[in-house]
Amino acid sequence: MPAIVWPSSKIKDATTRDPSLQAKVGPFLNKLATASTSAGLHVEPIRGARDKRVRTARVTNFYRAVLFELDGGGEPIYVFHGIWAHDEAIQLAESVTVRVNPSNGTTEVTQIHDAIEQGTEAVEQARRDAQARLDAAQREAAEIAREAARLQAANAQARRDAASTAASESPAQPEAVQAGRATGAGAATGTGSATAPAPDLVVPTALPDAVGVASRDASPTWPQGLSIEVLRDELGIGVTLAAAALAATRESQLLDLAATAEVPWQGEALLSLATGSTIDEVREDFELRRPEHVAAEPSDPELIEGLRTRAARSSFTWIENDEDLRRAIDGLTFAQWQVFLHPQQRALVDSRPNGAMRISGGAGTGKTVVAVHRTVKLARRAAAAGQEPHILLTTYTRNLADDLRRQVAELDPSLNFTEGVGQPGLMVSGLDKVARAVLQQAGDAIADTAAQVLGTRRTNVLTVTRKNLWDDVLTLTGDDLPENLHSPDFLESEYELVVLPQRVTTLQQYLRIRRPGRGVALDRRKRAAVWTVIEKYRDRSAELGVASFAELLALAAAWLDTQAARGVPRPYQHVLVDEAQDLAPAHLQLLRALVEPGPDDLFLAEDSHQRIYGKKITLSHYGIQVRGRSRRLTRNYRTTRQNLDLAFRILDQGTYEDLEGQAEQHHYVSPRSGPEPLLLRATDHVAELDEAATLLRLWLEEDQKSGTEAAETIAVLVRDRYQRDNVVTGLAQRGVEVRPVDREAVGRGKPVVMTMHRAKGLEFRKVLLFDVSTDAIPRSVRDQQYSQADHDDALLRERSLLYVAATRARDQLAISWSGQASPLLEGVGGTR
Ligand SMILES: Nc1ncnc2c1ncn2[C@@H]1O[C@H](COP(=O)(O)OP(=O)(O)OP(=O)(O)O)[C@@H](O)[C@H]1O
Repeated sequence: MPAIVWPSSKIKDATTRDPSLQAKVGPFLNKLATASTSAGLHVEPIRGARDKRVRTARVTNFYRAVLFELDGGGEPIYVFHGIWAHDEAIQLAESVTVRVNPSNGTTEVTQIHDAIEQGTEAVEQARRDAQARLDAAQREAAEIAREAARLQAANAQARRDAASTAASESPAQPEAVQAGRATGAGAATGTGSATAPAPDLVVPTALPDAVGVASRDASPTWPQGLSIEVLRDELGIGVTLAAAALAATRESQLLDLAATAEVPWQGEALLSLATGSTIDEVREDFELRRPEHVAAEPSDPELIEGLRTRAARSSFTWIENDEDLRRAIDGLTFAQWQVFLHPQQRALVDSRPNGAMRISGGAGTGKTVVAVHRTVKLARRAAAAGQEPHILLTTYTRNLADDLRRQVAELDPSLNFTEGVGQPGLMVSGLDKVARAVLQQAGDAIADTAAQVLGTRRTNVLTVTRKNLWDDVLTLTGDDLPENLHSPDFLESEYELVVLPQRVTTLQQYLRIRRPGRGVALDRRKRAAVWTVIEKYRDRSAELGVASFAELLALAAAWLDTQAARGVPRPYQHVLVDEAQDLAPAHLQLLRALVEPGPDDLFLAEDSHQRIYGKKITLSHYGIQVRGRSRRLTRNYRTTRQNLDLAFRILDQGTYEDLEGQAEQHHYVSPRSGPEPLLLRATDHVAELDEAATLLRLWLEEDQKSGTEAAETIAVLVRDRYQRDNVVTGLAQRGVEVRPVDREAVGRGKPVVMTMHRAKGLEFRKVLLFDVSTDAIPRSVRDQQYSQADHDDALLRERSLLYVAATRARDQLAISWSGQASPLLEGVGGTR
């Protein structure tokens, strides 16, 4: 079939103005791919056009598509540009060109005028016009948002009409809900999506005590020495766009500019520079060549090659077979992320590191998307080489693992999933389950390993220790411990961070070992006292025939290491991990032991701002070396810039380190704009529930009016299960039906209530953080006896938890509390 190169942003063509046209795009695409020479399509050149490759083709009697025809060596390749009314299409076809950007070898569709005018005079003119260009971008972004809202409303009306027709013709059917992520979130936001404020910016009058949080709008920060000429010559960014970007005094101006850039990758490249990437990094991520390597008069094969660079592939997707075609047609309505990866993301999917690799990035920057795509890529690469892949994709919790499996299956339904450790295929599973499976395979042979790791030959290691065993042994043997160490949390941390990973089994060893990053110095006497409790803990575990999760992991890792020393291959060629910041040392040791060292062995995605379970750890302490193989994602795809700003204010007060022990920054951006976050202060718990009920009712009504009825995309998040049940009952008493969510999947048809921990990795359109009061969060910090270092770390985890919760909202975020607001909201303002 002829290949079709499909653009990521067709937002400005006639399909946005005439919703009925959307339905015609699929059939048109189908015809073009299967029967482009058929007379019905009328693929015709334009007489007198400056670009001889331009064509128009019939979509309906009234509309024509503008496209380019390249010679793909026998079959044509069509570069689709958009659909316009007949006369407009002809006019446009005369003024656009598909060309190889002479500065970087990437193929782009642009105005002929812009392609030519890049010299000194044009730079001067661009400088003079910069402010006007910024204003135009702001207007355009606002218009795009309005058009998107109009389109959404028209679609909703069409759905309602169709439903009422169907209802009058047949017995009632439940209305289908479009599924996005686990939450059934709304349509995915493609690159270059609409960005301007949504129409519902005002604080609802039904909530008289609510206040909006105005977001900060700092000026963009650029790499040193950046100029229009540097952007043009080094990266091939058009001078008009470059001049306007450098003239932007506020980040929001730059975001509007990027989102409305005529050549989408150029806007994204500017955002990368404004969030800390260097020129060289942008060149590498976007796969831009040096001008001396670009042909002066590019031929069709060179144009085609330029359409395969990462920059071009963030602006276009290739439709080359029936499966691509089916996906592209579906992708016209949702799940566009599956095809339009950001160049930074694609670079990470494609990269072939010679060892372990780490990616970091704030909430919603697409780390999971990259992990999922990379998994599929590795599996396909093995298949192409005629090998059975041995791949593990894993994460901290079972819920998240289930979500990962669903995403991989969506991306490539043909993959061979397996449930058995080390079997050919792809295993997607939580690490605890993997450890258990390894130990089951080991059987009684685990006894020697148990002696090495736990100091006793044991085989009864598969039953998990109950929670308060540390409390029990402390009561029995903890009398010699000083007060600041007399805490289950301290002992558990010491055991899991120091003793288990270093496989310490005697007091002599414990007296000698280093305890990096523990924050409390222990002299010999204190170490001996600590060791007494640890020994007691181990004895008691052996008597009871139990092992903790950390012990299960440590045993599985040690077993695999022993096997490898005997020449048994390790179970996997590739292991990929999402949410790696939550892992404990024993997890890391197991990861290292599961995979054969070599190229592409370990891939870790993490965000240290979202560490809500584990302790602060450094990869290199546990045998994982990533130096020189770490990258950061800086473009947020989930939430609005207003929500992001509020989430940053929660983080601002803490200091974070990444898994390499380096200071972590939270500089990343969202080009999407939306309503201001709402703060709802209530006098007491009853009043807070009243406000929550009013807010949920408002949100449900709003959704009903706009046709985005998917009540499960509204969430109330709380600090603990007790509060969750309390909110469910309280809202039901006020006539608002909601669904509590624990371990099970989210379910449909009602707003959901869950703990902030459970919401990790999920996303919702509208989120209320309920009871963010001083009594509720930070919580565990008060319940425990901590050393200072552990206390500070626990507080940081509570801050991270609130950040995780706030970054679950795609569109609208609200925060409520009664009494005094949580001190973690201090940076937000408006809470007193
Ligand atoms: N290139 C892209 N184009 C459009 N949408 C994208 C893109 N990459 C990611 N997304 C969307 O952004 C949202 C967040 O992505 P993802 O869950 O991968 O981020 P994350 O960094 O793992 O977030 P978190 O750390 O909060 O779990 C998802 O809805 C995803 O589909």
